[in-house]
Amino acid sequence: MNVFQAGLFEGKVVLITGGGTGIGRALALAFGELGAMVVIAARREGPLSGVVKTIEDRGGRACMYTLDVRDEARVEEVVRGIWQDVGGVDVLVNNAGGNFMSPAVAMSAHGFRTVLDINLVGTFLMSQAVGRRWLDEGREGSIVNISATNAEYGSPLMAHSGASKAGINNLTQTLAVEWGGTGVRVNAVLPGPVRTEGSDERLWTDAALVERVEEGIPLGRFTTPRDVVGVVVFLASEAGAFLTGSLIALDGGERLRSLIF
Ligand SMILES: CCCCCCCCCCC/C=C/C(=O)SCCNC(=O)CCNC(=O)[C@H](O)C(C)(C)COP(=O)(O)OP(=O)(O)OC[C@H]1O[C@@H](n2cnc3c(N)ncnc32)[C@H](O)[C@@H]1OP(=O)(O)O
Ligand SMILES: NC(=O)C1=CN([C@@H]2O[C@H](COP(=O)(O)OP(=O)(O)OC[C@H]3O[C@@H](n4cnc5c(N)ncnc54)[C@H](OP(=O)(O)O)[C@@H]3O)[C@@H](O)[C@H]2O)C=CC1
Repeated sequence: MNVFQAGLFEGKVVLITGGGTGIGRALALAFGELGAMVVIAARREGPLSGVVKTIEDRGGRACMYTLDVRDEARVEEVVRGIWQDVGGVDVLVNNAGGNFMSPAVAMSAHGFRTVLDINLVGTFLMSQAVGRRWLDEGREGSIVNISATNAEYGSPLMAHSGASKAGINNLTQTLAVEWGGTGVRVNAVLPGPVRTEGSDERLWTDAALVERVEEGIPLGRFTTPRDVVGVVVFLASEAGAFLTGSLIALDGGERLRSLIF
C-alpha cells in the first residue's frame, strides 16, 4: 500500500495466523512490502509456502510454521521457536478463522464448538503465548484481532461465528486493560462480508443473496482484503500508538442498513 512509508516495519517481526490465504495472505504481502520480517502460521503447508515464496521473490523476508491454533502445546512450541529463530514478535495479527452457514437448530454441538475453538480459544492461546513473553521482557507489542461485524447485532445462520467474534471483541478490551501498563496495545478490526477463497466456498454460495446484500451497503461494495490491510497496518504502526481496546468496524456502512428508509 503506497500510502504508507517505505520501510515502516523495518526491524519488526509481524506474526500472522492464517497467513496463507484470503485476508491473512493480503496482510502478509503488505507487511512484507513494508519491510517486516513476516511469520505466517496455519495448518496447511502449501498455501503458507506459496506466500513465503512470493514475499521473498519481491525482496522481503518471511518464514512459516504449521500449527493449529486450537492446539495449546503446539502454539507454545511455535511461539518459543519464533523467539529462538527471529528474536521475538512485535505485532501479532490473530486472523485464523473458521465459519460455515447453518441454521442454529441444525448445528451440531461439535460444529458450534469447532468454530468457537478456532476463533475465540485460538485467539486467546496465541495472545497468551506472545503476551506472556512481552510482559516477562517488559517489551512493547501490538495485537490486532480480526473480528467481524456479526459480533455486534447477532448472526443469523452463523450462531457460532457471531458468538466467537463477540467473544473476541470482549477479549480484546480485557487484554487492552490488563496489558496496557507495559505498552502492549490490543485492538480489533470488524470487517463486513469479504470475498475470499474461504468465504466463497462456505458462505457466499447463493449469488442472488450476495447481490442483494452488496446492493444494501451504503458504500456500494463488499469489504476487500485491501481495506483490511489499511486499517491493520495503521493500528500496528506508530500512528495507532494511542489506540487500545478499539473495535473498528470496516464495512462501508453495511451494519447501518436497517437505518435506510
Ligand atoms: C450474505 C449474508 C451477509 C450477512 C452479513 C454477515 C457479516 C459478515 C460476517 C462474516 C464473519 C466471518 C466470516 C468468516 O469467518 S469467512 C472464513 C471462512 N474460512 C474458513 O472457514 C476456513 C477454515 N474452515 C475450516 O477449516 C472448516 O470449515 C471448519 C470451520 C468446519 C473447521 O474444520 P475442521 O476440519 O476442524 O472441522 P470438521 O470438518 O471436522 O467439522 C467440525 C464439525 O463442524 C461440522 N460442520 C463443518 N462444516 C459444516 C457445514 N457446512 N454445515 C454443517 N456442519 C458443518 C462438522 O459436521 C463437524 O461436526 P460433527 O462432528 O458434529 O458432524
Ligand atoms: N470473509 C469474510 O467475509 C470475513 C472474514 N472475517 C475473518 O477474517 C479472517 C480471515 O478469513 P478469510 O480470509 O475470509 O478466510 P480464509 O478461509 O481464506 O482464511 C482463514 C485462514 O485461517 C486458517 N485457519 C483456519 N483454521 C485454522 C486453525 N485451526 N489453525 C490455524 N489456522 C487456521 C486457514 O488456513 P489453514 O486451513 O491452512 O489452517 C486460512 O488460511 C477470519 O478470522 C474470518 O473470520 C471477518 C469478517 C468477514
